[in-house]
Amino acid sequence: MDKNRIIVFDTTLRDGEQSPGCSMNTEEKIKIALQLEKLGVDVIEAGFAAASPGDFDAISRIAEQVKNSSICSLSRAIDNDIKQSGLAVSKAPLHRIHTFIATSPIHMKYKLKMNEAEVIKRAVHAVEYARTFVNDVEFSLEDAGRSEIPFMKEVMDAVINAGATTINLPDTVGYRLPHELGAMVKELSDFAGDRAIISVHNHNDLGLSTANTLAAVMNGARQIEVTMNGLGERAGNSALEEAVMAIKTRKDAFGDLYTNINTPEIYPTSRLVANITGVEPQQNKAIVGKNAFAHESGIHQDGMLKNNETYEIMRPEDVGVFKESTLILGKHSGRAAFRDKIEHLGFDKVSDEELNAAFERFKILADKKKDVSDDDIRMLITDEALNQDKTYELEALQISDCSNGVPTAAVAIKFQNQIMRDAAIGDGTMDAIFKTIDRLTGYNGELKDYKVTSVTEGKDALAKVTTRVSFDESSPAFVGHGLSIDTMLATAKAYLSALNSYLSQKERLSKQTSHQV
Ligand SMILES: CC(=O)SCCNC(=O)CCNC(=O)[C@H](O)C(C)(C)COP(=O)(O)OP(=O)(O)OC[C@H]1O[C@@H](n2cnc3c(N)ncnc32)[C@H](O)[C@@H]1OP(=O)(O)O
Ligand SMILES: CC(C)C(=O)C(=O)O
Ligand SMILES: [Mg+2]
Repeated sequence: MDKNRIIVFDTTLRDGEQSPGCSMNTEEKIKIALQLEKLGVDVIEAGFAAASPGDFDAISRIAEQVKNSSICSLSRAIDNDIKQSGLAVSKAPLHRIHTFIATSPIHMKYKLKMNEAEVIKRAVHAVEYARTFVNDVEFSLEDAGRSEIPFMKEVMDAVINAGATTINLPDTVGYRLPHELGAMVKELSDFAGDRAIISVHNHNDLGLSTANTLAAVMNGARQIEVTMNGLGERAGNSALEEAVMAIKTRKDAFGDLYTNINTPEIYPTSRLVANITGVEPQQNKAIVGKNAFAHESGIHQDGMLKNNETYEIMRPEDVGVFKESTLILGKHSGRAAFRDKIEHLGFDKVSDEELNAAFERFKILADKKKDVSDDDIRMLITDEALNQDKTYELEALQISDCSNGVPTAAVAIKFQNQIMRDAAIGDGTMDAIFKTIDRLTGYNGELKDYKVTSVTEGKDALAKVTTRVSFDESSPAFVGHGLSIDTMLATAKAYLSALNSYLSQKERLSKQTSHQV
């Protein structure tokens, strides 16, 4: 392998999904995986196959569809976990199993209740077993950041001899300072030599994850594990966009090191992940935050007008920000201009069906809203792509809620080409809507999370509602998305969208089970 190439291993769909409130359904994971492939990531960690049937299903379907990135699944050093990972990734042209066990004294003593010899034995067996499924096996020494170097060397020797091809050194709790992490990586990558690729996986508990990832690269790591928008357990993981753009922008510091990331796809990927998870990057987030390329003060604006480089070290277009087309869309625009616009916004894989549906919705929006912004269009397309399951469709909603009155909702839903109507009262308007939908569909959803954000500014902004709803105790909560100028309409759509996702996943899993019987 080229010694200057940094392998980008994206774990948005696994560690990123471990962010509270970020769980995604299969269709959403597939959308993100296809976009990550377009972004040019080398390895996509698509999930933890043994965690749930839904995770297994998502990894297997991603493995069937992604061709150019390697598909990976995480597993404890436990045979069944490894077997599930092996089966889930088997259909991908490029695939990997990632297995791990903790090596720090605190994890071994209190969590695993194993001594060093037992940990090594489990690690070796896990790698050998994983090699019976795939040739590409990554082994992680969990909590490497708090592990002892001599013991790590013993583990590394053993698992490399057992067939591990990549050794990952996670700073699981974000403990190390950059100079310490750099020194650890230097010693262990010198130790591994050409026998394995050294990887790092840094958490952001002290806000140091990107600094640590870069220190590791400077000291011999040739794989970085990152997530889009820095999502991940607790304070998150090292952000893909930050590490990649630092290496690209500071060639003077990184020399010939490079990644294969197609950087203009960074912003579209960030938007897709934010829209799907409902978790927006903070406004001042590097590279992808709303303010990352905004200039507020007079002296800066003056400088920018004279020469962009006075206040910008990267060109926004290099990360896909402001890929504006010159066509202004309004109520008189046609399909050709609409397609041109969405291609400029980076959506080149939109089917004719999705385009037509989004175009119809665009026309309705353009009638109500003076300026249809790029963000509005981006949301219409994403929303259409996310709501392909249309078992139940909202036809009409009427609500009444006056102070001291009785909040009431009347709802009409299309199901199997029939329109069903009902009305109910509730403890508030939202409650009345959900109760009516439950009565019409026969399901009893429990709302776990509800978020509303406005897509653009102004009184006529589109409202984007994200719900997480649980429909039975044995499955996780399902995410639903709704988009409308009217917040309550968006709410009803988001609730139905979560129900549609739940039903389609249930149907797919029951087909798989009857297939296996
Ligand atoms: C640092 C990380 O991000 S690690 C990845 C985190 N991701 C996840 O946990 C994925 C989601 N997890 C799950 O769905 C569940 O935890 C499962 C299905 C994996 C396991 O569920 P359960 O069998 O109920 O176990 P539970 O989660 O309660 O406890 C974990 C067990 O695995 C053991 N374990 C933890 N890591 C490892 C490992 N790498 N190898 C072997 N065993 C391990 C723990 O010691 C504990 O064992 P014990 O029950 O004998 O004490
Ligand atoms: C499983 C490993 C790689 C992990 O996520 C961590 O240690 O943080
Ligand atoms: Mg992690």
